[in-house]
Amino acid sequence: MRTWIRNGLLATMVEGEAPYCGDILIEHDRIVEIGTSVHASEEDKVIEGDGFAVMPGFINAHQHSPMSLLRAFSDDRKLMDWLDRKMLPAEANMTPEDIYWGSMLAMAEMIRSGTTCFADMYIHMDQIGEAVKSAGMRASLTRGLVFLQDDGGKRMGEAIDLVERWSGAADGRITTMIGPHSPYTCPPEPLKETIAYAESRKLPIHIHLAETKEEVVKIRDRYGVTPTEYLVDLGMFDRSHVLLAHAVHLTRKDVRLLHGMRGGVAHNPISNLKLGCGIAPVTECIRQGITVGIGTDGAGSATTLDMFESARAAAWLQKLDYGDPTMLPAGQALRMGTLESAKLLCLNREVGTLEKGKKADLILVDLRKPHLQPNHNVESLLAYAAKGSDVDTVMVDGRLLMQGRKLLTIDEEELFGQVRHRAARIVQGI
Ligand SMILES: N[C@@H](CCSC[C@H]1O[C@@H](n2cnc3c(=O)[nH]cnc32)[C@H](O)[C@@H]1O)C(=O)O
Ligand SMILES: [Zn+2]
Repeated sequence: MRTWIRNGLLATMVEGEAPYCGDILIEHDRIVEIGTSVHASEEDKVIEGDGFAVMPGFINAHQHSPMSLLRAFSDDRKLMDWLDRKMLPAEANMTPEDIYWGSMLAMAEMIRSGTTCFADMYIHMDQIGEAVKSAGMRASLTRGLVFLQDDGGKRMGEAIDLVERWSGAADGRITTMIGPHSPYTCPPEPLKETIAYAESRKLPIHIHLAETKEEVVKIRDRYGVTPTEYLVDLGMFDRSHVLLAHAVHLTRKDVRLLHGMRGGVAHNPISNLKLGCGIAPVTECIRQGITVGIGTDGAGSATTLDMFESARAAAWLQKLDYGDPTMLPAGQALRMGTLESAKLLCLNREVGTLEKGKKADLILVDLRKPHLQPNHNVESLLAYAAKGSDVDTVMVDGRLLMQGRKLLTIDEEELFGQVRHRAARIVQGI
């Protein structure tokens, strides 16, 4: 059976295409027709689009989904203090089942706020894979690798295991990357090994980079170079596609060094704002031809996974940084949260825009709200006024995950019960 989205205001995110009123026809998992005169029939299942903006689902380019269990547990602290004293001890208390429910909590929030796909870096990845399967989202999964203890081999084994067992799983909705955590948690030798493995399997790399000034000082003290130079010198960018999370503290030379890289930067404006990290040089990166997508980071730091807020914050920060309201306009902010993020996840041939032949990963945003009226410019409304709670319908791979704000794949009552007792146990004594 086909699904016919009728009379929606289509914000396709295709470069240069203005939003227009039209229809989308979906067969199985793909968009088979889109435009002003699709060949729909009476048997098609109709989704009424009148009054709704239809856009590709947001793609959250950097996440630690189970950290939703640590939401609001430790705020208003310095990053290293937060990580070492609060997050890592709490993570050590998490069982595989906790990871499953924490990830499910993140997915309930993501679906409710219009995100259809995310890049995740964490531990106990089998449980995250199972949660993704069950919730119906699309995800790129990475086992985060910290090489500060002497069990690096075991961790690397888990990372390889994830790649071998989960690449292409859940009807192709799951892809994988290799995830050395950061320059400051990965010494040269194990980092070289991860690069060599990524090259041999043609896998993308997902890594944190230059998130804080402290990181820059630490890496300079240890190796005499910037965090970016450290990765460049080890050959990380020679052959691999690399997803760089944060990239806040880059020198001009660093940005030039990244010119021509495969992959790009996942900008996490809310996490950077809240942790006081700084303003990432997004405009300079884009001028150097570097792809910049948007992520939230985990809810443990960002507190919220609403990509509308993150896209808006990305635009605001560039305007503020340059003292110029023409910087990072509305349409570009939305494209960064969809198509550009898709490029970072190596998924832009399949998702990121509404186009014939692409996967049907899309959302309907209800415009019949005071804060979304009148409609002079729908991209402006979506970027500057819409909230995750305005999302009415979410489809991934042609399957409805939410309709009329009712989640169709997640039982929230059960979820909240699981989350409550697990969250309390994890943080006990920390
Ligand atoms: N700690 C894991 C490996 C890393 S998974 C991803 C890690 O990123 C950490 N993380 C979350 N947010 C941030 C951030 O903003 N910067 C750096 N690390 C973060 C998070 O606490 C988690 O430990 C192990 O023992 O094997
Ligand atoms: Zn992170």
